[in-house]
Amino acid sequence: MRVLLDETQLTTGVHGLADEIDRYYGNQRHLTVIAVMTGSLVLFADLIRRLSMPQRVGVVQASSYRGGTTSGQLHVDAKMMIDVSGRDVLLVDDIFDTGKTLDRLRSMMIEFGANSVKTAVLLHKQRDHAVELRPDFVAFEIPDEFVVGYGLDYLDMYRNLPYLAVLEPAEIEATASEQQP
Ligand SMILES: O=P(O)(O)OC[C@H]1O[C@H](OP(=O)(O)OP(=O)(O)O)[C@H](O)[C@@H]1O
Ligand code: HPA
Repeated sequence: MRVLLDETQLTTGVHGLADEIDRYYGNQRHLTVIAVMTGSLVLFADLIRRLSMPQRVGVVQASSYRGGTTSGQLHVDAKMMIDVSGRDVLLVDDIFDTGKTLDRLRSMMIEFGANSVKTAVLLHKQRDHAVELRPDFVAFEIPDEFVVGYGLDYLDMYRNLPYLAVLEPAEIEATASEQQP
């Protein structure tokens, strides 16, 4: 495993991201902040506590990397989500890779009647994206490699790592065989 961003760098990046969002919205405007689960949970907990405005907080589940390192069919479960109708919504996710997840969720928020929708991510992968959307707020640009830690997983492992690391091909293989039921 090769560390890409250590704890100090992540903290600095998240603080910078919060400052940028604060500058955009100010500290008076009410914001509905939605965590894209599961990957954003560590970032989300750190980010919302740094934001200054009054917030309503909710979650939406989106999953498309079941069992692999490449994007597949996207499943969204919005049953647990709070009402976004007429609200200014900020979607928070860990990574923008193909972009399909945030693109779909942004459209859904608009369909649900959101007044405005912005997107914030910790990581923006430098690759060709599958959509025109680009995230509004980004903490880090990263190379096109499969990363884990700070919420990001492979086969639901590694989310608890306090740093962000590149998972080497041999580790991907080893984890896959270890995780066989
Ligand atoms: O830009 P994209 O190519 O759409 O990839 C980004 C999405 O992929 C990951 O979620 P995943 O589907 O792995 O589910 P998880 O959050 O439960 O890990 C990640 O947390 C983002 O939500
Ligand atoms: O690089 C990644 N790592 C973990 N999960 C992901 N989901 C999209 N890209 C990634």
